Amino acid sequence: PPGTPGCLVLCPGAGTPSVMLLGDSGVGKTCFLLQFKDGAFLSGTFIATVGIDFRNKVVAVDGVKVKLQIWDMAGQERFRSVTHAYYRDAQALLLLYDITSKVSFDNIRAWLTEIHEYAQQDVVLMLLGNKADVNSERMVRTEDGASLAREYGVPFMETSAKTGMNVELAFLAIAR
Ligand SMILES: Nc1nc2c(ncn2[C@@H]2O[C@H](COP(=O)(O)OP(=O)(O)OP(=O)(O)O)[C@@H](O)[C@H]2O)c(=O)[nH]1
Repeated sequence: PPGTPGCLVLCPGAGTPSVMLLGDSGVGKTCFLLQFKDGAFLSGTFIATVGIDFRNKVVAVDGVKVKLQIWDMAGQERFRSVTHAYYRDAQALLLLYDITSKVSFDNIRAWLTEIHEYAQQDVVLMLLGNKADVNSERMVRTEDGASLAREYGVPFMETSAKTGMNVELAFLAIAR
């Protein structure tokens, strides 16, 4: 509810709440956003986000309509200096890794260090293990994701931008 620390519901005087998607290039940030926005999955060629992209979506949180502005940040290292400047404007961050990529999981600690350096102190943060639909190529166990999240005191869930599993739930959890 409004007034709660870290709350994203349109509090008086607050601008459009903004959510940022972070994580290595290829973990599925753009697909995650498109699945949430349009309920569709873009398969096939991977087109890396250049710089920053954003979309708006209105969601109903406990019967209250909330407009979320969602920023899709390029995961590639070369865009990092651009994306840093946006961290402080975000009220919530969804940090993604790919459960089929150990590297993307190992890099989560570095992402968290960056977040602590650049984001607002009271930012709402959630860790997401994406691509949970491809269990056959899994490289990161669910328990490992959960224990890393516990270590940093952040909520965690596995998601799939392909099937839509937990996508809406993740946005609703941070919007609440
Ligand atoms: N099977 C499966 N594939 C996915 C999923 N999410 C994304 N992909 C695929 O992974 C690739 C990368 O997805 P993107 O959404 O473009 O990745 P990104 O994190 O936005 O990458 P950058 O824009 O470079 O930061 C694409 O080929 C997608 O089709 C998922 O949940 N399941």
